[in-house]
Amino acid sequence: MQDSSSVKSSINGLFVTGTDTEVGKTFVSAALVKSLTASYWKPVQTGPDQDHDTPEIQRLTGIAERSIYPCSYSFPDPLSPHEAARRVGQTIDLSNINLPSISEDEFLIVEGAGGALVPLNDQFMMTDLMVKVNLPVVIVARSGLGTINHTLLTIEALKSRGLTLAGVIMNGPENRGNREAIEEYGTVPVVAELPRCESVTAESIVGLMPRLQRFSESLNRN
Ligand SMILES: Nc1ncnc2c1ncn2[C@@H]1O[C@H](COP(=O)(O)OP(=O)(O)OP(=O)(O)O)[C@@H](O)[C@H]1O
Ligand SMILES: C[C@H](N)[C@H](N)CCCCCC(=O)O
Ligand SMILES: [Mg+2]
Repeated sequence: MQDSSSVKSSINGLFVTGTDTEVGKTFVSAALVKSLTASYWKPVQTGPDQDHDTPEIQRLTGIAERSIYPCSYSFPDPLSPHEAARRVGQTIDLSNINLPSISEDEFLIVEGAGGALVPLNDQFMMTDLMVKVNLPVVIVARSGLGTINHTLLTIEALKSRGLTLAGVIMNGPENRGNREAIEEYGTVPVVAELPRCESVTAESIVGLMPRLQRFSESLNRN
């Protein structure tokens, strides 16, 4: 196990994971890219081209081409990476997934696929990629009923691997009780609460920026 508190990553950035797939990792990543003036990388993508996260980030942020790094692996079936790779006769090799070299003043948002314990192959899970890139991890959690259990399980999985937690971002209608329970039982701060948007557009992402300002300031990216 790697003690990430003592080994600083070679770059500045955050790894965005979630308590599940479809929980809002790309939505939150777009808000973080915008608020932190960051670059974006989705190392492992599964699903058809029209559902890819990278073009969605471009649509929502208007980020320059040069600030988007190519996926290391992409598979057409909308499945867990280990299975999507197997369907096309491939195996994901963790040694082929390497942080892009970015400039000193650049900040990188890395988005996982699915949740923390999604398998990449018979040996490694998404958490092993988090350990490898060694960036502080943000957990995207739903705000509603059921989120306490999912979020605490995710926190436990990350802490037990020595990963540094930057905080939880709650996505959906504000729920003070759930926020307080996550902070108390998970001993991790909820760094932002993002509301449900009627439509997800570049304008709605800009509208979220004030909610991420304090978090951005804590990362010295304001
Ligand atoms: N706060 C929100 N308001 C409105 N729509 C949202 C919000 N958060 C997420 N969505 C929508 O919910 C869907 C799932 O969100 P998103 O694609 O961000 O999930 P994900 O966790 O990135 O999924 P994956 O595991 O496939 O990467 C998308 O259509 C997204 O636009
Ligand atoms: C296809 C989907 N949108 C993601 N790209 C992959 C989600 C994998 C989830 C695996 C699981 O936890 O069962
Ligand atoms: Mg996504």
